Amino acid sequence: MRVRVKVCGTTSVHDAVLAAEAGADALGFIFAPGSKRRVTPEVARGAGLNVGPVVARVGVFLGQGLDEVLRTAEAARVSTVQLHGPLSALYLSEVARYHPVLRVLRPADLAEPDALEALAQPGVTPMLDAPEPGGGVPLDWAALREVFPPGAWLAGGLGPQNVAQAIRALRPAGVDAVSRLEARPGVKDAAQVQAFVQAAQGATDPSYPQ
Ligand SMILES: O=C(O)c1ccccc1N[C@@H]1O[C@H](COP(=O)(O)O)[C@@H](O)[C@H]1O
Repeated sequence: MRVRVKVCGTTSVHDAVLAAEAGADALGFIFAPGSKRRVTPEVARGAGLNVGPVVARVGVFLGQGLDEVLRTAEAARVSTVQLHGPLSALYLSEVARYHPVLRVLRPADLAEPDALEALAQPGVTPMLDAPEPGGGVPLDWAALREVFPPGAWLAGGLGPQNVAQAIRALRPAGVDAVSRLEARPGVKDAAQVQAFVQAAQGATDPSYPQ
């Protein structure tokens, strides 16, 4: 199956259309407090209306209450919810009652014996990311090779120059990036977005440059 590509940190209609036209499968809208890329639900909803019926819209949350997550996801009309930070199994299953979930884990979490068990419910997909989300720091792919969960997505310091290598190393179901695709925080660099999508899509094509 081909790898899915998510372009995160969308803050405008312009950047949503740019990523969709580049071939992204999903756009991320960050609602986490304190993020340099935080958007309002209204902006996310407006941007999502401009990318047609197929591109997924992912609402990104960190350490927010269940009510806030569900209300924001509804107001923004996102199609998936991405959850960072510590949360209970009950919280996760409540969100998963209403939305497909990308549940973000850090590499250290994989050492916990029941880390993946808690995620084994319909509609929940694990995503591996760096401890500092949105920090542009790549994970140690070689160290993850034996433990990377089948079907999981990968984030953390991915960009046009390294995404193909990461895909070949770990075979994630999807890849996600933000900071290496920006001209400045919250504003996309068109060339980087296009090159990222192209490199990810070409990674498993034998004719693509190694
Ligand atoms: O980018 C942010 O500001 C952010 C804030 C809070 C939670 C998640 C955030 N971004 C997520 O970080 C990863 C990858 O970032 P990067 O490519 O390493 O810069 C991605 O999942 C974003 O959704």
